Amino acid sequence: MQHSQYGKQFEACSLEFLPPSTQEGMEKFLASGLLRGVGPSTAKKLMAAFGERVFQVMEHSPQDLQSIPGIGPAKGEKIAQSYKEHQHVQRLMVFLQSYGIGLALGLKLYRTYGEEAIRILQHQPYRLATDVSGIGFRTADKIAKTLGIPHDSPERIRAGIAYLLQQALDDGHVCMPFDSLFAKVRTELQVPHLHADEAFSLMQQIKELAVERDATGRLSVYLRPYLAMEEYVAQWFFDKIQGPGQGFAGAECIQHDQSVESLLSSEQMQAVTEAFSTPVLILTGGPGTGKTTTIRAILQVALQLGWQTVLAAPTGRAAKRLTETTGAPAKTIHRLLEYGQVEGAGGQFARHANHPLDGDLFIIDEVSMLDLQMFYYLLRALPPHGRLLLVGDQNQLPSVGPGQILKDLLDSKTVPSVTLTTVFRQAQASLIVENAYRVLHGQMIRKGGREDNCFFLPVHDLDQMEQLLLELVRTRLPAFLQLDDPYDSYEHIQVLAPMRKGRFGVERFNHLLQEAINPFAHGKREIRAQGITFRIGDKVLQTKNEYEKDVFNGDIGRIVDVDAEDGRMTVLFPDQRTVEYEQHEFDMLQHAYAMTIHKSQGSEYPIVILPMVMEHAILLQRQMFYTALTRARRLAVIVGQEAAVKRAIATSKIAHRYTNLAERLRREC
Ligand SMILES: Nc1ncnc2c1ncn2[C@@H]1O[C@H](COP(=O)(O)OP(=O)(O)OP(=O)(O)O)[C@@H](O)[C@H]1O
Repeated sequence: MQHSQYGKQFEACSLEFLPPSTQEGMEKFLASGLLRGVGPSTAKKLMAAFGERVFQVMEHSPQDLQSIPGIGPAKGEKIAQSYKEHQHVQRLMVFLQSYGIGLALGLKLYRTYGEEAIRILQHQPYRLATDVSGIGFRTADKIAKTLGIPHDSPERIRAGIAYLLQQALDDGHVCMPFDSLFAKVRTELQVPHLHADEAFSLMQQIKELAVERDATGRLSVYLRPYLAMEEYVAQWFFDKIQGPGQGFAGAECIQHDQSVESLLSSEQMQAVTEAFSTPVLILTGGPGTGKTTTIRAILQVALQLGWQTVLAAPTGRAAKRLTETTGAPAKTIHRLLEYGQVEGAGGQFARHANHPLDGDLFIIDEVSMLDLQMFYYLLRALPPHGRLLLVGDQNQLPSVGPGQILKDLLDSKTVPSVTLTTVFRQAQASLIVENAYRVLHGQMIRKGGREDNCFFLPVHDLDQMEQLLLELVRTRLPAFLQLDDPYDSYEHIQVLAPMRKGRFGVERFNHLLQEAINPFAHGKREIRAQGITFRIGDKVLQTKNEYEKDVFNGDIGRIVDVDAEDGRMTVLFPDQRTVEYEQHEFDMLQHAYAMTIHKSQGSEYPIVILPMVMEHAILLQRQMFYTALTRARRLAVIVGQEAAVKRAIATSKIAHRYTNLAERLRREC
């Protein structure tokens, strides 16, 4: 077209990436790390051997790559495969660029749909929202809009409802009341004219959803598996509680065991007795109330009775701690249920109703962290005669996943429980424990002094605060621990922050602390991915359950090897296992010098540093503060604005979670 002012203009009707055509450009491309198995030195060798033909060789005669020393059949195949993938992904990226989808998500799309990706995007854009983690309904919606799918099409609203429910699950809800969900459909999906009965009928058409009406006529909407799990859990308790009594097994044994009896308070004795007389028992109590001591006594009695006991906890760190404190082996629930050990069906639990666990008494610790799904899998795997003892602190933050199992079981008042209330002398002398209870009761913490295991360092100036925090990690606390090298302190010191973002958030701290503790050095290999530099020696956190690698959300390790050329790193975990990660798996790792309080649940650290600033206002909350404080074993250091500490203590509201478990238990038991 001819523009009046600027002359001839073009309109682009298609866009294609062309591979670089000069030798220099080709080598640069090859050396960039985009292709797996090729780094700068292999790039040089490839160019020297094939010159401008290098791309043709990769595409049409990959076997020729093997003529280069160091490239065997496997590596040659990997390079050729990676080149092919790269070409597909590039075509896909051209298509995706107008939707604001970057390379990482583009790669995920490619991994999910392969060469079908563009076709699916064009014809069933809403599939993306459910199939590809990281691409939500919003992005799928943007694509659908440009394809001309109407705003109020049933297809769109159905995908939107599933998305809203998924969001609710991510926020910890098991279901949504129909009215709240309907309101969200109208506002968040922007279909204000939709009627309730239309929405209701759309929900019933979605096979993934279940709509349930309770006795009072209230409607709840579930993603179907969650309703089934909630029903299963309620039925399990009904069968246990209403089922034939299993008798009182160990009365004489307990009463005649002086070593047990003389050690325990009457509350603890009651817990021990009930653990052997009821098929299921909840044992709760705050820090220092003797939960672990009670578990030890129960184990001792069980041993005398010849009962087989099985101990487990929701996370690896919690299981490790349970082993340390009781002296009895404990596993994660995943390991206990033998995740992924089913022939030909990776990702399944090998233990379930048809192949239950062996054992007489199952003791599960840190139950506050159990979500509905995990609890369901656990109950399903217990043998019919198995007794269950659930131990936890109801004031800890609830599980990351949906549900609030411990709270619901207690609220239902249908499950036998013992609450330990006495804080024992040794624990009373601890300011960590005292301050934890102060927080719980809404009282200001005591600042603490030299002799105490908890102190609060108030600061007014945030620049000064940053310096102080770095100084604590770099010099003051390593000196306290009598460590020569602050690098070693990383195992002992854990910074916990309420939020990821912001000046005093986890991400920035991780950056600062990496520079302070494990800075760049010549010869120390590193690799950059998703804006993070991973360096040999870094402390890293696994952020999701990865059964195939046998590593789980919350596991902490240390990077022991980095291969930038091949896009790999190796992490050593505390049980001396090394795990390899490829470039596309790096997103499941983060630095762990600092982590969120949520992620720290169920773990303990010798020293905890807790930055508290008003910037975190929305998360300054009693339960959060309490959870963070009780993670410290030897020392808790709170650094920050007094107003922020006061605000956290004053804010007791606990986010409500939609679940019908308590109600269901009341109805059924
Ligand atoms: N009956 C008791 N008499 C005297 N001391 C006790 C008694 N029970 C527990 N203790 C002591 O109280 C302290 C805390 O006990 P324990 O570790 O069992 O509590 P806990 O509830 O598991 O604590 P936390 O949740 O903080 O780990 C320990 O030093 C323990 O020896």
